[in-house]
Amino acid sequence: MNMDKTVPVIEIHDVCFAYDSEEVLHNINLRVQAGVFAVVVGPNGGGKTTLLRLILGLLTPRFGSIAVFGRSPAAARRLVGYVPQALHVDAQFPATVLDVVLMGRVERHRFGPYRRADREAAQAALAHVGLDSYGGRSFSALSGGERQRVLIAQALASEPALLLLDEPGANLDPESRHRLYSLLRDLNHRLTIVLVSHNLKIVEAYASHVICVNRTAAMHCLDELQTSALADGEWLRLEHEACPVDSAGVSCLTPHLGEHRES
Ligand SMILES: Nc1ncnc2c1ncn2[C@@H]1O[C@H](COP(=O)(O)OP(=O)(O)OP(=O)(O)O)[C@@H](O)[C@H]1O
Repeated sequence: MNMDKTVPVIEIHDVCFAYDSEEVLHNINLRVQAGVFAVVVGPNGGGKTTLLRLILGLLTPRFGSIAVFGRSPAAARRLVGYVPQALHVDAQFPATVLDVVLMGRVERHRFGPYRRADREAAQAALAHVGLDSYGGRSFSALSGGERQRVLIAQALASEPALLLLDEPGANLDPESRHRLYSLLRDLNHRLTIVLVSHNLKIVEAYASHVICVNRTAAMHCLDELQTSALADGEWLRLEHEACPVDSAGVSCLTPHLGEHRES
């Protein structure tokens, strides 16, 4: 698939979405250009995961349109790597690390046995996340941080141009989290990255943009924002008075601590 670099990676126009009668996302307009490292922030239930699932084509908007690399999300699926919330991955899955990473090739290669090119791509993806010697290990025997890196390798094995991650640092200790985000920063030299995080430190340290989501959404370049530490020093607050998500009367950046959240 040839890609025109002037075409936005993600372009969302007037999108509304509801699971049932209640709208979860209303009138979303976003444009993400190539090379962006965007962190999606907002309160629990604000619609962050729903937004990622719409971009992936797993959900369909009720109104509006979504283009990924200028195509429908379904048509662009091969160019998008997705790392779901760790909570949604069965850690007891009886497979080797290489098996898990090879699943990232399924979109490219739906029928028949994996080919040599698939194995080479999977091995290269493992090397990229620093786990080259882990291919034969049992996935279920890995630590949380190692599993998270394997899931990133799985997404990389599909050779994506856009990487979507849902709270990749949740449940990791500070050192593993730092390693993970350093890896993502390296990957951002060749990939566009959009990730959900409740940790606003990530925004300040790694992001080029922040996308505030709370039923509606607004995207800001980090240069527009001022960051300031909250009293406990653990969380940062982003000052962005012009944010329509904020001015709707709900603070899109209120930290919501939960047991599985990054801290
Ligand atoms: N499959 C579903 N069916 C019905 N409602 C859903 C479904 N998935 C999510 N919702 C609802 O949609 C809203 C947005 O959920 P979503 O998971 O997108 O929020 P989020 O911002 O990612 O939240 P969190 O920070 O807690 O992960 C919530 O009210 C949630 O209960």
